[in-house]
Amino acid sequence: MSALLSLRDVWVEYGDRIVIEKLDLDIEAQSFVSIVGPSGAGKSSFLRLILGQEAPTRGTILLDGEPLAPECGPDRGVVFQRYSVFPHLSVLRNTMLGLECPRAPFTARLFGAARREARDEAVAMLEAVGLGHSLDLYPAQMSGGMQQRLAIAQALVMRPRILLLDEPFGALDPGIRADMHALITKLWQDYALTIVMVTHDIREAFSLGTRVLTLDKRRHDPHAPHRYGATVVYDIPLNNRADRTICEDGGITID
Ligand SMILES: Nc1ncnc2c1ncn2[C@@H]1O[C@H](COP(=O)(O)OP(=O)(O)OP(=O)(O)O)[C@@H](O)[C@H]1O
Repeated sequence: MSALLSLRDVWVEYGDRIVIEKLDLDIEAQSFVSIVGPSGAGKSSFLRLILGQEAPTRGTILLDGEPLAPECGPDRGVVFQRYSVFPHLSVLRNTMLGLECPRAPFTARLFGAARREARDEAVAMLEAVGLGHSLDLYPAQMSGGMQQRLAIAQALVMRPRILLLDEPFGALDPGIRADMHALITKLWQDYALTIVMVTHDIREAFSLGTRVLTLDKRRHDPHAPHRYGATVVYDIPLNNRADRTICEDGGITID
């Protein structure tokens, strides 16, 4: 399988502080890559690189063999730990907005057949994440889990090539987390997604991922702690991903 995303000799430096050094990595299409590592290792910086919020100070990043566009386009969707939905818009409007902005850049409002088409796409996505009966609710009327479902729908309705998840389930209760694990697994399979997820939960990393990457420093100079950056120190393929099934109660079993 060819690499969807390739990083070649990528460095991130802030002044004389090296955060990421010499990162060489290929991410295959339709893989589910979990990123773990100690706090401050550069996991969020790594996601910002892929998102295009930050440019590497050295090195190249290729998406489908082409240099990554400097700003985030519809090819990359992201879900953060804290709910990133618009509080003044209903569930349906929150989901339609992403479709309306590029199709009607000046008004962010579609009319007639174009609006009906966007509405149908948004409703289908909201049904896929389990919010089909909540179209008219506002975020303040929803639980944390429901708001994360909405954030996932917002990202996926744009049909991204890569879905980036930055601790998406970190703020949720354990029961809701299990539901969300089952949901993201189903969406990953149904939509043939490529997912890169940062998490502090090792169990989550291994139970969801097809591959687990650990970002950490290989070398440490106690006299100059900023001299060395993090890179991939462990790269663990998990070939048994297909053996996992989603239970009816929403949990995931690992054979
Ligand atoms: N704009 C910036 N300027 C200077 N240093 C920065 C900047 N952004 C991040 N850093 C530093 O880069 C390092 C990596 O930060 P990053 O947030 O990527 O780590 P992380 O692995 O995601 O941490 P955590 O697990 O705690 O969220 C940290 O030491 C941070 O202080």
